[in-house]
Amino acid sequence: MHEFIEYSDPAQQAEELAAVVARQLSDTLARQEKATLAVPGGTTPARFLSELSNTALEWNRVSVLLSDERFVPETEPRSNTRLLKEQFVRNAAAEATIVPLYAAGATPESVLEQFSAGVRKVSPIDVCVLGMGADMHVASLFPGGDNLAKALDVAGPDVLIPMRASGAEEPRVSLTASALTGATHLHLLIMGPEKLAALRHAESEGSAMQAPVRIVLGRRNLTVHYTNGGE
Ligand SMILES: O=C1O[C@H](COP(=O)(O)O)[C@@H](O)[C@H](O)[C@H]1O
Repeated sequence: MHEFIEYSDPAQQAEELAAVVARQLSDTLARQEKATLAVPGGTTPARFLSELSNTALEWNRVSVLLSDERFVPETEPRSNTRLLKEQFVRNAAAEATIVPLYAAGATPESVLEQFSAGVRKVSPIDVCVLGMGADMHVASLFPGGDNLAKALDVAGPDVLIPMRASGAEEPRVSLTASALTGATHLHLLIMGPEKLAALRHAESEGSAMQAPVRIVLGRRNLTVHYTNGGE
């Protein structure tokens, strides 16, 4: 069964998750030349990413990729790449290498092969932090997504997949279940009672087609990091 940790507030959640992730990356770098970190987009991880960016580590040996990207220009507030650049690839972490999941003017399909090759080069992921929507999506694996069945194949050959879904405002690319669940360390970062209720629901019933977060639930290498919110 996965571990569940509740924090008193978002500041404590961000600090403690950043410390764990940094320690896991540092342990990885003690064993191998390079390490790969995957992080979520959306609204929840900003504080954690900012905290992690201030942590001392040999970031020039770390590749960082998003769990998924929304196909909007980097100038848009919804761009996950923008979040990554603004909150993480700066301070101590300025030397981390971003694995791109977005190109201006492209479609998910037109860059899929090129970006998949980039993801494969840094696979398997050493530390993977995921967010979750209240609809129980992780990365851009949305209930009802057009490529969901293929994306959920944990033994499948694909690492990246285009995704369109009514719950997603724009076309996406997402790491697949096989890429995500191949990570050595998994973390799920959630905030607020609505997401806790969604997590409890996903834990208790349904399939991964209905609740894609189930691809990671129950795994012994998963830790859920929860705070109710507030300061
Ligand atoms: O669309 C997305 O949603 C999830 C959750 O985002 P949040 O804003 O509710 O924190 C996120 O994990 C994913 O990376 C993002 O693209």
